Amino acid sequence: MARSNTPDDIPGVASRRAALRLLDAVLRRGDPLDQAAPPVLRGIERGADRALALAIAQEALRWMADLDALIDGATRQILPEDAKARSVLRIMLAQALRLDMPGHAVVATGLPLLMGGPRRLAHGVFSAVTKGDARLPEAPTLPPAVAARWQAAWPDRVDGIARGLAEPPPLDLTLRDPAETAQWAERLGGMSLAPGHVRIARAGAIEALPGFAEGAWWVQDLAASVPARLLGAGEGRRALDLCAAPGGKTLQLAAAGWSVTALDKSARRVERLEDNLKRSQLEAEVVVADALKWQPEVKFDAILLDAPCSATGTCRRHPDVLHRNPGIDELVALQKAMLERAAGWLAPGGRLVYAVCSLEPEEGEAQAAAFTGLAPLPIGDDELPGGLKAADGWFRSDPGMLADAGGIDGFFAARWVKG
Ligand SMILES: C[S@@+](CC[C@H](N)C(=O)[O-])C[C@H]1O[C@@H](n2cnc3c(N)ncnc32)[C@H](O)[C@@H]1O
Repeated sequence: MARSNTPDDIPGVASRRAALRLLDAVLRRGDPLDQAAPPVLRGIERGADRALALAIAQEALRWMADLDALIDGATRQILPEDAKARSVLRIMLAQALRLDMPGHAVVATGLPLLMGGPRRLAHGVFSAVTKGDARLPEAPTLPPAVAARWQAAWPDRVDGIARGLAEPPPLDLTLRDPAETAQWAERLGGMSLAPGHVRIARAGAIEALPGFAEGAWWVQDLAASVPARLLGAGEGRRALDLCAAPGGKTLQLAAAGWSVTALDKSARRVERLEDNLKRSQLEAEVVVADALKWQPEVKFDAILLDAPCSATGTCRRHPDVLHRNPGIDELVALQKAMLERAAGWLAPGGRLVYAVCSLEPEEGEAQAAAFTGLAPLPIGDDELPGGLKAADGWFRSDPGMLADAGGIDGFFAARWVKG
């Protein structure tokens, strides 16, 4: 019996439908894109099609306010915020204006998503926008809630942060052996902003790059590599990596000679940590436990608390964070409780680094300022990569920094010592 054709039989429609479902998962259900992607992309056979679906969703989320303004400028009656036609137009325009896809291909793969719906309207809006001289601005317009928060927190930085958000970032790698920085930079065709760091242009399959299989490096934004750097060489002493999975900082600490206990509550994420340890041939004691209940049997010479946070500092790579309610108050309470517990687990002279990949001062500067349980150990400019400067003895980066070198994620770190 002949099978009737469905829109997904048209080449390219399945990846656009996946992009639409990803957008929906973020905007309606509030899911992180990373979490939504595996089930949505599972049915798509080719890696290139999966990557395309993800790239479309990311660009639609990165530029959503500006895409919406173009859509609204081309419709007589404003489409409701949650109309399917608006979402389809967002992904169509993201392809045309951000991913340089030819208009006919965008139309052929986009309109079938509106089977039985306002296809004529969508076609008309798409044509009006792309055939006119409509352009996206130099920097994405931030969603109103984010713009209000960052305008209040960083009045002098917010424009630079938005400009830093315009493009997906390059790929940063942390090397297992910092002594090999120059060799790996040359071999991978990259540049380095610090010992043990190599930055390369966005690559296709990471697994295919030289050095991946033998664990010579792991993917880690330059900013995310700073907290472990602030603890220095371990020389066999004990370090606790609290909230460790998937393990970028555990690997750094183990590679720097610390005897590491890596703890995380999520068994699923800990599996990834274990895979990463295996691949990089590094060792750590791995514990699956809740940091708010667990009690160590020994004290530690160093503790790195990379606390759960809004992750708004990673908005270049994860533009979905701009569209989710970060729930900052609950996160601040959790971080505070973890910080206070961790402080009690330090040996005399031991150091604690608190870090968050957040652009929200409540999770960073205000959290650190309110913590009085240990003596501050200010961070110096000479400890920071890329010529970044410490701020009041703390590390603060944002996506507007190091613009000429490809930018950096937003991060905060503070350090204390037990007397
Ligand atoms: C920012 S991520 C950690 C990233 C990690 N340090 C790295 O460099 O790869 C925060 C982690 O905190 C973990 N987490 C959240 N609540 C926790 C809790 N109560 N106890 C332990 N881990 C927790 C999450 O599972 C998540 O893996």
